[in-house]
Amino acid sequence: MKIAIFGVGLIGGSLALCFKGKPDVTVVGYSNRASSAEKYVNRGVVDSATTSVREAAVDADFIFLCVPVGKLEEYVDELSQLPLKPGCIVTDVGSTKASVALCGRRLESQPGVSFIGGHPMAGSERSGVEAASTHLFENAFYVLTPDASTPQGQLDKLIELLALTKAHIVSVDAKSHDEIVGAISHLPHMIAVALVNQIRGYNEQDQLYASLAAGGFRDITRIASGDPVIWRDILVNNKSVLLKLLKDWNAEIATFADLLEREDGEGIEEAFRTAGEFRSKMPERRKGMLHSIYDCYVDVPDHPGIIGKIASDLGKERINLSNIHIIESREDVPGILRLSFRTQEDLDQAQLVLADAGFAVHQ
Ligand SMILES: NC(=O)c1ccc[n+]([C@@H]2O[C@H](COP(=O)([O-])OP(=O)(O)OC[C@H]3O[C@@H](n4cnc5c(N)ncnc54)[C@H](O)[C@@H]3O)[C@@H](O)[C@H]2O)c1
Ligand SMILES: O=C(O)C(=O)C[C@]1(C(=O)O)C=C[C@@H](O)C=C1
Repeated sequence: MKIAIFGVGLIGGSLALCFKGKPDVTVVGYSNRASSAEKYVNRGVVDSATTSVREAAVDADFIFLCVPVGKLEEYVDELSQLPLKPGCIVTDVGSTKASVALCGRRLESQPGVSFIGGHPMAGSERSGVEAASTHLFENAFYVLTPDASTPQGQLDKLIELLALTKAHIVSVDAKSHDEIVGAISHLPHMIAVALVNQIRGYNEQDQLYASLAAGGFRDITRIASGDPVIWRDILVNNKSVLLKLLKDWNAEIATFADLLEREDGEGIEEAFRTAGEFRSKMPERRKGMLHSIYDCYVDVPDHPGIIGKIASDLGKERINLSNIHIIESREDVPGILRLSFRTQEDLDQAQLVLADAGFAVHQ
């Protein structure tokens, strides 16, 4: 089976890593730049790479378009000029789905060829093949946007392949996808960028702004570091949905200003209460590259070697730790470590081992 990946960056590279090395699978990367194609191979992310669309595509069983949203149509058009392999499934990973669902239909004039839009709901603010990870999609949702004309057999084939990502596959219609993802992903990115730029302006007058910015600012603004070209394309593509969402956002913020203006303490409390309740009921962020659903928290005294001790206590019991994150570490103040595991069994065992070693462990 040949899988061609167009654009081997964060998402394309992570998919390639999920597929490469599986029995009878060959993964070919395509780049429009020879130096990038060479890099994909040197990093061992793909089996081979080419700068020829034709060479990558004509005998492929699956083609994943993992380029910026603004380039999708161009590649769909180029592929529609080629004789693709009958039965070939072309899919994409773009963060918007309505426009590509429309242009993808152009591919279906070829016998047996299907276009099925896709969007893994996992990622990060990092970009490029250097940021790719085999585990990026684990337990994340992976949205597919088949429509009435999509042959069930072709959809099943794609779902079977995507099982290698360990993501949960869901089907959603393209228009609803853009509305929902606009609200839970694109709007937050705009807000984060606007907030950082607001503070950047103040900081030009007084650099204490950046110095004092702590966890709260970092948590709400991590995504402001997303790739500018990737996000330019997403926002422009989903313009009509986003303009409506920004209107609602302005109304939401105006309500806050009004509460403050009237010193309506009860109203402010209520706003935090309802937000906190809703947030705590949201499904725990599925495990991706940065977060695990199998997490526990350990209070740690601030003295040298403590992280090493935790890692070696777990290592001795052959418990696989997938991530350690220091949540708080200040001089003379106990810190908190978040430990992530890949399985519930590892988490359960780790909690026992660490409790036996005298650590305060909680979930
Ligand atoms: N970043 C995320 O969190 C995330 C999550 C899900 C989906 N997506 C979507 O995935 C796609 C890729 O995003 P990414 O985050 O992997 O970005 P990225 O920058 O890491 O990867 C994009 C890749 O496409 C290549 N590329 C750019 N222009 C090209 C062109 N004209 N021809 C061929 N290759 C080209 C780049 O060299 C790079 O390898 C986008 O459509 C994005 O909307 C992103
Ligand atoms: O976690 C992040 O940094 C992301 O930006 C991932 C994220 C998101 O907003 O959740 C971003 C874009 C996608 O298309 C899907 C997921």
